[in-house]
This record gives sequence, C-alpha cells and structure tokens, in this order.
Amino acid sequence: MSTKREDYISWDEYFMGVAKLSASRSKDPNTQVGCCIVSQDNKILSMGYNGFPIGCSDDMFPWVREGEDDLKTKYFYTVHSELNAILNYRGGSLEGSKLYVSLFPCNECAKAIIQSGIKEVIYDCNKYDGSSRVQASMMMFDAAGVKYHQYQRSGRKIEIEL
Ligand SMILES: O=c1ccn([C@H]2C[C@H](O)[C@@H](COP(=O)(O)O)O2)c(=O)[nH]1
Ligand SMILES: [Zn+2]
Repeated sequence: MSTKREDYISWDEYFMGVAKLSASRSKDPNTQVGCCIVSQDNKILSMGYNGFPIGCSDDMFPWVREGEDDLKTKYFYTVHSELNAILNYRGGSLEGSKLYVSLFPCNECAKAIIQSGIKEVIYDCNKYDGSSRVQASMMMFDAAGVKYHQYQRSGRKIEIEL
C-alpha cells in the first residue's frame, strides 16, 4: 500500500514559490520582483530578481522612485527580474520554456521574453494593470503568440526556517 505524502506542493506552487523567494533578494524598497524560468518538462532553468547590474553598488546607486533629476532615481539602473533570469541562463536556448513571475512583465521585459523564445508567462500580481507599459506587453504577447495567465493562488502558506 502506498504511503506517499498527499500534501506536497503543486508544480505551479513550486515555481511561483521559487519566483517569490527570489524576489526576497531584491533591495528595491517599493517593489520586489522575482522570476523563475522552467522547461516544458518542469525543470528549473534560471531565476532572477530586480537589482542593479554587477559592479553597481546597492549602496551607491539610488533606490528612490522620484526626484528632480532622473539620474537620481532607480529607473535608469535597475535590471528587471525577467531580464536578469534570461541573462542568468547559461544553458543555450530558452525556446518553448515557461516564465513564472511575481509581477506582470513590463514592455521591455516582454520584448526580451518574446525574443528569447519563452512561450508562456504565469504572473502573480498585476499592480500596474491598465498602464501603457502593461498594455504594450499584452499587445506584443498576443501578436507573438506568447500565452499569459494569472497564477491561481492556492492560499497555502509556507514557513521556512532559515
Ligand atoms: O517587468 C518588470 C517591471 C518592473 N520590475 C521592477 C523594476 C523596479 O525595481 C520595480 C518597480 O518599481 P516601482 O516602484 O513599483 O515603480 O519592479 C521588474 O523587475 N520587472
Ligand atoms: Zn520589465
């Protein structure tokens, strides 16, 4: 008789969980984004979170959203989680893979997702829904045949002692 555990997490919970855990590495005080790229046969290929490029110190570059001088805001410097995950991949092609992300991708990430051959996006929150960036992402995904849908939260809470 089987003695298999029955309360193990689903694939979707696993990959969105990894994306959210990755987000907790972000130093962005306002929005932490995490991403997990997965092959068609459910192998994790890459992960990423939003942060500054290598060599650009988290303590020297700005994390603020607004300022009189654009150069003193984070937007010029942040590498988005999706792009970091794509660039972190060292295995060759991402063709046909799926991307789990905690925030709906912006238009710049959408372009990188499409060009790298990712075919499906599963996102959690879409707090900028209706913005031009998000609309542009959706238009490009639709045109390029990249499927996207919101992650269906299970309500499961996982506590990890570290
Ligand atoms: O596709 C995306 C869009 C945004 N991000 C990152 C970039 C920034 O660090 C934050 C957004 O900051 P706000 O203060 O909410 O404007 O999210 C990303 O990683 N991927
Ligand atoms: Zn982006």
